[in-house]
Amino acid sequence: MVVVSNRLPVDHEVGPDGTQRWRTSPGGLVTALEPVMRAADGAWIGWTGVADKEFEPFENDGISIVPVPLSGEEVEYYYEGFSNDTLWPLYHDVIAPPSFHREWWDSYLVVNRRFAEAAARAAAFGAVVWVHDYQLQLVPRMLRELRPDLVIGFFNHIPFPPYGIYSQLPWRKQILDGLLGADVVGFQRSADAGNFTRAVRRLFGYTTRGAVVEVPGDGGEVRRVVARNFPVSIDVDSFVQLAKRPDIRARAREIREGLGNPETVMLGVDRLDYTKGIAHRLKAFGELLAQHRLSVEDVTLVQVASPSRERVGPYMALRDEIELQVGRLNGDQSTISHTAISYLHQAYPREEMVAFYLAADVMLVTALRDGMNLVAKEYVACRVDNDGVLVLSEFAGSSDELKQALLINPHDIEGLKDAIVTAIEMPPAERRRRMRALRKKVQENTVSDWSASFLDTLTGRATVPAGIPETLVTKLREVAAAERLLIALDFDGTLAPHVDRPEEARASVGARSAIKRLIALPETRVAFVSGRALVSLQQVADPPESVLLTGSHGVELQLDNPEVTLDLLDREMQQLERLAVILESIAARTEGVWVERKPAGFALHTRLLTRPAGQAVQRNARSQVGAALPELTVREGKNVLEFAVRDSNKGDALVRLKEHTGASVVFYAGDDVTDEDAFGVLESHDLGLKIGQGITAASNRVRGPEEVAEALALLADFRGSQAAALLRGSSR
Ligand SMILES: O=P(O)(O)OC[C@H]1O[C@H](O[C@H]2O[C@H](CO)[C@@H](O)[C@H](O)[C@H]2O)[C@H](O)[C@@H](O)[C@@H]1O
Ligand SMILES: O=c1ccn([C@@H]2O[C@H](COP(=O)(O)OP(=O)(O)O)[C@@H](O)[C@H]2O)c(=O)[nH]1
Repeated sequence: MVVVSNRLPVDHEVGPDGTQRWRTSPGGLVTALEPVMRAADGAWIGWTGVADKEFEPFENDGISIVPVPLSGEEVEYYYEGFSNDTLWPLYHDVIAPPSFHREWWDSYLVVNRRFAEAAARAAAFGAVVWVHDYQLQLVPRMLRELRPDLVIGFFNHIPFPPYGIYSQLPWRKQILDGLLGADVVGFQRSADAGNFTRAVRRLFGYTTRGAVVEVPGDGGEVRRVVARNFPVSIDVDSFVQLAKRPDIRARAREIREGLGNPETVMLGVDRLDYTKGIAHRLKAFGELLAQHRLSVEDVTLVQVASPSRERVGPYMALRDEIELQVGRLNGDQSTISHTAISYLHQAYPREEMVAFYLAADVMLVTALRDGMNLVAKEYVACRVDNDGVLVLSEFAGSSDELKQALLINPHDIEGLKDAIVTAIEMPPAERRRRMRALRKKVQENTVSDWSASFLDTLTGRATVPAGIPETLVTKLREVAAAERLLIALDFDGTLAPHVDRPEEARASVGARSAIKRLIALPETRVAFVSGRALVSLQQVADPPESVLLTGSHGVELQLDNPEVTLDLLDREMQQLERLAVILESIAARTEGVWVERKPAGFALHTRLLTRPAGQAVQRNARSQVGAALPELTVREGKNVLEFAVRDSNKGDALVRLKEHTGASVVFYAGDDVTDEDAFGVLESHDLGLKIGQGITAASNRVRGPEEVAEALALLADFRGSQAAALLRGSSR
C-alpha cells in the first residue's frame, strides 16, 4: 500500500545551533495514520515541512518515507494559501472568510501533480494507493490517468461543506472531478458524505444512489464510486498502555501539584486554530469566574494551544486575540496563589499529553467545526479509572460517536457555562456511568478498525473472517429496536449457497428457521429481493406465505397479493424478441454459454468458461446488443450479463418495499454487485450487510450464508426479547 498525504509523520527541523533532527508532525492526521503505516508494509509519500530542501527516501520508526519537495513559493501558495486560507475556512463553515487567488490554485495544481507522479512511481502494478485530505483532492483523478491499474482511495479528514458554501469555490467542478478519480471517497461523518454526493448531483448531474455515485466513462461504461463515512480513530491500546505507566501517572500528579492542587483541573488541547472555539471556551470560563459561579481557588484551566500555520493571516490574528483574552482574564481573575488559566503555546510529546489527560477532571472540546477531534477520543481512552467528564461540541465529528459526553453548542455561551458547571459538579456515579459508556464506544472503533473498514471497502479483497463481528452484533441490536422493521434479503449467495445449477439452490436450514421466527414478530416484515424471475424464486425459495417477493431486479413484485405485478408495453415485447435472437446466436457459438429468459429481459451466463473467455463473450454481447438496442439496461453480475427492457434494479425494489411496508428501519443483505443498488438506497440508521468479498457500499460484512443465518437468528432473538418486554410492560 502507498499512502499519500501532505504531512509526513515527521517534520525536518534545524535547531538554532544548526543541528538537524526529525520531529513528530502536528495534527490528528499523523496520530491516526502512523500506527496504520507501522503495521502495514508500504510507503508514505509526503512533504517534510520545510521549503527548498530535497531528501532521499528514508526509514523512520519502521515506516518507509518518500519525501516530496516544495519550493518556498509553493509553501506560500499551495500550503498556506490554497490549502489553509481557501479550502480550510471554506470547508469549516466559513468561520473565517476564504481567500480566492488564481495563483494559489495554479500552485495547487502543480503540487497535486507532483504528488500524483510520486505515487505513480512508488506504486507496484495493481497496488492500493490511499490519498489523504483536502490538500490533495486532485491527486485521485491525476493518478488514475497516469496509472489506470491502481486501486485508489481518498479520505477527507476535515468536514465537507453544504452545497451553498461549497459552490462559492471557483474551482468547484475541478475539485469534485479530482475526487471522483478515486474508487472510494471517505469522510468523517455521514453528513459530509451527503454534502459531497449532493454537490456531485448539482454540478455534474450524475446519478447517486445512497453511498454510490455512478460516474460515466468516455466509452459509455459506468464506474461506481463509493462515498461514505468512516470515522477516524486512535490507537486505543497504546494510549491505555501510556495511561497505566507509573512514570506518566506520577507526572500527572506532579502537574496537579504544580497547579496548586485545585479541586478541579479543566483542560483544553488544540492546535491554535480558529476552528477550535478556544475564544468561546475562554469567554465562558471568564464569565463564570466574573459571576462568582466558579472561583479560581477551586478551578483552574490548562489551555495547550500548539503552534499551527503561523504565517497564515487569520492564524496570526487569532494568536493575538487569544493571548490578549488570556492576559486580560488572568489579570482580572487570578490571585497571587491561583492562576485562572495556564496558557501553553507549545507542542508536547505524546507522554506529556497523556499526563495532561490524567490530570484533568474536565476536558473541554468546544470546536466550532472539526472533522473529528482526536483529542476527545484520547482523553476518553486514557481515563482507565473511568473518571473525568468530557464536554464536547456537537460540531466536532467525534460527537456522532461520543454521545454520552456533555454535548454543547459552543456559540451558546450560556449553555456552555451551564455545561461546565454541570461537569464540575457531576456526582461520581454519573461520571463513571458516562465514562464507561464513552470508553466502550472508543474501544469499539479503533484506528485499525477505521483503516480496515476503509481498505476493505476499497479493495473488497480483504479476507472475510468466519463468525459475526462485534460491530455487527451492536448494529443488529440497534435495528432490532426499530418501530417497524423491514428485513430484505437477496436469495442466491445470501440465504442459499451458490450452486452450479441455479434450480438446485436452497436456503440454509438456519436461515429458514430464523425467517419463520422473524415473520411471527409484530411490526416485522421479511422480503426476498432477487434477480431471478419470480417464478424461479418461488420455486427455489419456497417462501412462507407472508414473505414479500420481488424478482427480476424489481420488475416483478408480489406484495401481499397472489397476483404478480408486471406489464410490458408492445415496444418492450418487440425489444425482447430482437434481444433473444442476438443472445441465442452468441450462445450457440460458444460451448458452456447459455441464455436465461427473464420476464423483462435475458441473462447471458458464462460461469462455465474461464474468466478471460467469459469476459470476451460478454464484451461481444455488450457491443452487439449496444449497436442494435442501445436503450436497454445492461447489468453485470457474477459471470452473468443481463439485458433488460425495463430499467429497474434492486434499489428500486427496496424503495417499493419500504413504501409498501412503511418500515422505519431496513436491514438489507446481499452478496452480488447488483445488491449494491439496494445498499445505495439505505439511510444511515439502516443496516447494510455485504456477504463475501468485493467492493461495497454496505457498512458491514460477513463471510457467507452461514453467517447470514446466524445474524438473522440474532436479530430474531433481539427483536423477540424486545417484543416480549413490551408485552410485559403493557400487561402490567
Ligand atoms: O498539517 P498541518 O497544516 O500542520 O495541520 C495539522 C492537521 O490538521 C488537520 O487534522 C484533521 O485530521 C484529524 C484526524 O482525522 C481530525 O481529527 C481533525 O478534525 C482534522 O482537522 C488536517 O486535516 C490535517 O491534514 C493536518 O495535517
Ligand atoms: O501539544 C500537542 C497538542 C496536540 N497533540 C496531538 O495532536 C492531535 C490533534 O488531533 P485532533 O484530531 O484533535 O485535531 P487536529 O489538530 O488534527 O485538527 C492529537 O493526537 C493530540 O494528542 C500533541 O501531540 N501535542
